[in-house]
Amino acid sequence: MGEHYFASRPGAASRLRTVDLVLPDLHLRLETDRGVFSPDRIDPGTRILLETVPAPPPAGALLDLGCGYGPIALTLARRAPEAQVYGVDVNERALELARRNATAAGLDTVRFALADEIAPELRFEAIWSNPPIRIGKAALHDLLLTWLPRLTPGGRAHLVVQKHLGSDTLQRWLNEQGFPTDRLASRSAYRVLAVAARPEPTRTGDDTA
Ligand SMILES: C[S@@+](CC[C@H](N)C(=O)[O-])C[C@H]1O[C@@H](n2cnc3c(N)ncnc32)[C@H](O)[C@@H]1O
Repeated sequence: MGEHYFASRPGAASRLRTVDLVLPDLHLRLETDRGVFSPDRIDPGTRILLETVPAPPPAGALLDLGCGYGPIALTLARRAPEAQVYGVDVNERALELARRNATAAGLDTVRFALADEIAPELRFEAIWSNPPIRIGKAALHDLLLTWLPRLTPGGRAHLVVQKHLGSDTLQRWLNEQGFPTDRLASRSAYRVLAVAARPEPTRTGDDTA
């Protein structure tokens, strides 16, 4: 079996290639390599996410969680040029490709980084992700419980998940965790989930007593 795509330092010898991300509003040529997710084509789930999610908030901080070589983060940056876009990943080869792809696209302000390089107090207006389902349910839940609480009040996350990899179960679990979650789109075998920030607990009692 091949090496999984979420190794921090993939061992596979480099073999660079390019893929084209063509959407109605943009065209990006992206460099990819062995040892990263979907190196030979834009993943169909990623494409569906980028085709179905409404425009991101125009300003503030936006996050691509599990950015790979950068297709989602760079699309966010094109669609919201005033926003500060972040992409995080564990795969350093993917992060290096994403940085090079940002430079080639003239989108150098996008910050591609490991999770612990992002200031912990930073809050995101939107999180877009094709999440790493293959890391297993417990690790995925930990990952989502690390980042979703960092949505601003009123912020929204959009996640694309294959139905047979558990999109319905994930939707249910997110609701149980207090993140109101709806299915935004359903196309081929993919579901796009819209996840709202957890409502702030309402204050009760009288502080003046
Ligand atoms: C399904 S891929 C999506 C990649 C890219 N966004 C795309 O659309 O092509 C999920 C990504 O999550 C990354 N990943 C795995 N575990 C992670 C973690 N704990 N924190 C951040 N990213 C992680 C993987 O390395 C992989 O690049």
